[in-house]
Amino acid sequence: LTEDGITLLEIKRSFNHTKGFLNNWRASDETPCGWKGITCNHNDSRVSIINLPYMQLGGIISPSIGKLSNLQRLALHQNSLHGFIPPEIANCKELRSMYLRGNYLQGGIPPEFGKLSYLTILDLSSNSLKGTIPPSIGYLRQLHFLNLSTNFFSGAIPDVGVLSTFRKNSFIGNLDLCGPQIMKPCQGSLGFPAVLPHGPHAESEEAPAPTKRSFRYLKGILIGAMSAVGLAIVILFCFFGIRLVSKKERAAKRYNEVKKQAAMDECTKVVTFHGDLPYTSSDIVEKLESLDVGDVLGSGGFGTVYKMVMNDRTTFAVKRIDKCLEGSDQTFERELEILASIKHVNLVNLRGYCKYPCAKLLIYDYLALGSLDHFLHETFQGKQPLNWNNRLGIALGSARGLAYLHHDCCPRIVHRNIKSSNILLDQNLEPHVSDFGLAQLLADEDAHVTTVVAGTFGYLAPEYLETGRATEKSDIYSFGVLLLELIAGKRPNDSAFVKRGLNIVGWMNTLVGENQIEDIVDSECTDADIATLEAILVIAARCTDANPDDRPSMNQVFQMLEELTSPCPSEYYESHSDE
Ligand SMILES: Nc1ncnc2c1ncn2[C@@H]1O[C@H](COP(=O)(O)OP(=O)(O)OP(=O)(O)O)[C@@H](O)[C@H]1O
Repeated sequence: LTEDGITLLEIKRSFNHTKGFLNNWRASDETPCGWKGITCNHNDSRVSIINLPYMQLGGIISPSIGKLSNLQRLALHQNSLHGFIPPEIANCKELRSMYLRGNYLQGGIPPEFGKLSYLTILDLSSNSLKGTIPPSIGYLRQLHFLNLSTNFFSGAIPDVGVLSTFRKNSFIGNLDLCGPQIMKPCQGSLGFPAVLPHGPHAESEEAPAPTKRSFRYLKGILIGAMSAVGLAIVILFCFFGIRLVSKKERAAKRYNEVKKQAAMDECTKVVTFHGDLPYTSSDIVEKLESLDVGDVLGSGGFGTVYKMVMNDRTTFAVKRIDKCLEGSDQTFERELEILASIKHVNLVNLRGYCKYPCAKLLIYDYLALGSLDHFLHETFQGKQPLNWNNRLGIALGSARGLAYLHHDCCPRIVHRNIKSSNILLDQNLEPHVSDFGLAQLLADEDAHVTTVVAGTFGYLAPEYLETGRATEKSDIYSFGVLLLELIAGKRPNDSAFVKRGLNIVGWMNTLVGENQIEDIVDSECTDADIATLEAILVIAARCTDANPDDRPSMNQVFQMLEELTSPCPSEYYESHSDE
């Protein structure tokens, strides 16, 4: 077997499951050129393409990939890969396109990527990537497609080279990014815009020709000099201004400070998890203190949710739990911290927490389109009906988030309260599961148990209702109900079934039995196709099986939905050979 073949076998070993898709990758072959997803150069049989999207591959991308020095295309999108992107990929100097979208990759973008001077396409969207975007990406002169959307990138998008040319769509869904590309100014510590041109030095060996940049550079120096003069004037002004401030104004200032301090005292503690809230405690407290009825987004079993807009226009959702919880605050905070460490594109991100004597405020990412319950069942201005593909996308994303809670978190998390008001939608209709872990955390709150049962009645598995014990299988049942709600556009307690003494599951079974499955689909959803509908109904029926042991696992549900919603890998490649 050739060296490239041996390297591919190393890569295969790091995929901890391949679901048998790579069975024809065998050490006994002479070359890897006939292997699934592999293409070689004609002349030297070196591997030039790895094309394995939608293969349900798990595990990590092996650093050995860097040994494939002739690799031109790497397509591993829509798999279940974890771990860091190995910087060794940058040794594949011939690489033209890299698709790693839709995995669970963590860590940041290796700055070494600046060496991939032929790279034209870089798609890292929908992962769990963090950190800042390295300026070296700007020096990839050939790059004409960049998608970093729906990750957790933060900081200023470097305004250098080609990075200055990409716009909002390349970066959408990263709450903490700023920069002219997305028209969100970055604030420096003095409140001045902090996105200054970055120097090219040491960032990349392959920096582009200097002409345009030197001009940009000069401009940078000029702006810098002008800012410095401006700063000096402001400082002078402040100095004299402060001296001239009248006694009365100083008294007013003192009064404001005392008020702020009082607010701080009342909110005994502000905790920001993982540096996820780049504001001072007093800024946060000030905003929390100013929330009132006009800011209410909704309320549920745990309390009221408010919309909180910071001075830089970044928006958060604040959940106010009005309970003096028994038990130690330390345990509560430790458990909250664990919840806050769970980061996934389809889960709502918990960023911070503020403790009052008889209330706890949890600060979450704000999801602009609100809950699926609201979107499906309420009428509001500018409402667009959800089409079939939107509904399938929401089902798939929600299943992905839940599968992460059930299978990838340690310890595993049973949601306990899956329902459409706990599926929140962002601007792209991407679903984010909310409230996970909270039911567990507040379990001994009698009031909450009652409200969960009241508000969630139609979603609860029969054995959960009977025993009060939630398990992964009772979550699966609730997910099955959610699937039915999505396709039928009817709440589980819709009067249409309740009048007939049925719940949504019984109603579905009746219509399936009478061969009237078209009647299940929401009349607003005119583009549903029968084949997918039949398959979804099978999944929903399996999830809502009366016997918990016969229900599939959340990973299986996700995979079934993924097979339904993604084109078959080989067809996909033929019709989208270069996206
Ligand atoms: N992060 C968020 N972004 C935007 N809106 C939110 C967010 N969190 C909650 N909301 C809104 O607030 C409403 C109330 O949420 P909450 O989670 O308190 O109640 P619920 O989901 O209806 O019930 P339960 O407490 O039983 O889960 C939601 O339906 C949603 O419209």
